[in-house]
Amino acid sequence: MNSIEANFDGLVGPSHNYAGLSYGNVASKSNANAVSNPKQAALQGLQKMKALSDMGMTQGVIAPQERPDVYSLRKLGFTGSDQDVLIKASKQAPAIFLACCSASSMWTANAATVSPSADTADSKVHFTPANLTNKFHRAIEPTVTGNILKALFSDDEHFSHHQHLPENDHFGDEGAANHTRFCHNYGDHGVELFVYGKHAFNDTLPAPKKFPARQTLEACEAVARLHKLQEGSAVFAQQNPDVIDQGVFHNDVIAVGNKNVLFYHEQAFLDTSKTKQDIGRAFGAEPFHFIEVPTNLVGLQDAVKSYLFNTQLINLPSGDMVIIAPMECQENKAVYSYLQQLLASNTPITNVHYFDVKQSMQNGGGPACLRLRVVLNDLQLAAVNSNALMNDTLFATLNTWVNKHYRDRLTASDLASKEFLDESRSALDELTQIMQLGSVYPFQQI
Ligand SMILES: NCCC[C@H](NC(=O)CCC(=O)O)C(=O)O
Repeated sequence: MNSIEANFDGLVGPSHNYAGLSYGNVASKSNANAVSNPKQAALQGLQKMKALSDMGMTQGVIAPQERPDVYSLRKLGFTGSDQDVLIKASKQAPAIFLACCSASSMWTANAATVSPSADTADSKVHFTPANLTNKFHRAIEPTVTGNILKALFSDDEHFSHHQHLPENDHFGDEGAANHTRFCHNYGDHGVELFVYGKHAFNDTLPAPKKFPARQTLEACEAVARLHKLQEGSAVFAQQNPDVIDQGVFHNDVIAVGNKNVLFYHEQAFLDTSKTKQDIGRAFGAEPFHFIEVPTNLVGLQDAVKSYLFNTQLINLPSGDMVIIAPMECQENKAVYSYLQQLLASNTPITNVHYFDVKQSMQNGGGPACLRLRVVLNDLQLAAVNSNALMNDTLFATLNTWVNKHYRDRLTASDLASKEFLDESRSALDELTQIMQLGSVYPFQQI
């Protein structure tokens, strides 16, 4: 049976804004309080999805979450009507209020960890929503993420959904941003690489000193157990703590893998040779390509600014392996010349396509952050909610929907208004009909 790797991108929500919420994420902090353009952000995301679909890729859409999140604010003691809650919170606790308004669920690489059925003991595709405990604005995502994933992958003959890990820093889990899979063909048994920032239960081991490690080894191991990964097929590697301290808040800011390729920066891992050995041993005899980018060609700051590694490494139906990169990689001299050199050298990567996802980039989210990879065989693909799969019609419908509901300018003060809340809810209500999701949002369940 044929298997493909689908990309499910997060549709940017109507509240997309720059609130500087992510300590350790340089772009988020440096764009704090900038005026955002949610309409442009959503349209940029849709363009990328459509382009991949036009390349013959299976492309899915994951709906955004309901924001402002009045329910979280109520849990924190703000009372009255929804309007009262928003006004009180924005005045009395503006930082908490903003955290409850983020459109951060757009970065679906952090929505969940997904293991294809070829890797799991029960031959089901396993999903564990990420608990995202390290940042409050993200820690309020996993329950609705789980609802949305169940609405897209509902058939329990094929799909197994787990509860997110315990909501505690010891089990900090950021999902697929710290997970990549290697295989020969997508339907073959693969090797899953889990990358962590620290050991939660042993504080004598190396850990970053300045910025937080958002993922723990113990969380990775728990996900591997839940997903019933077969013996020897999970590899665990520690991220270099020094690069976390320089703004590499997820492994997908410094490494990306696909099939038999790992494309990574020289400084990505704490112990590179062990990581390579472990992957090589688990992968077996077939050739594996470690494409290491040396610091003398691309410095760490250039890698973080351009998001060279937050690229999607995909196999087109023709079999060609190509990079989907943000425009920032074309604009950065060192990175662009490295990419030209890469294309001229003898690796499986044959081309680079550049996309404008600047609205997301300004919050530290590149092309790879915007997508969740899901390997599916023909039967599993047939069981996916087809209203979430990109095609000409869905593209046109979602463009019309964005143009109808989204603002092209949003500041923090707009977020507290009742008009904005009503606007967002009516947009999402219409979206659940377009995508036939049922009542996934709390405002639809009351
Ligand atoms: N995978 C990319 C995630 C980017 C995300 N940025 C943010 O949440 C910034 C939001 C703001 O600052 O408004 C994060 O750091 O988790």
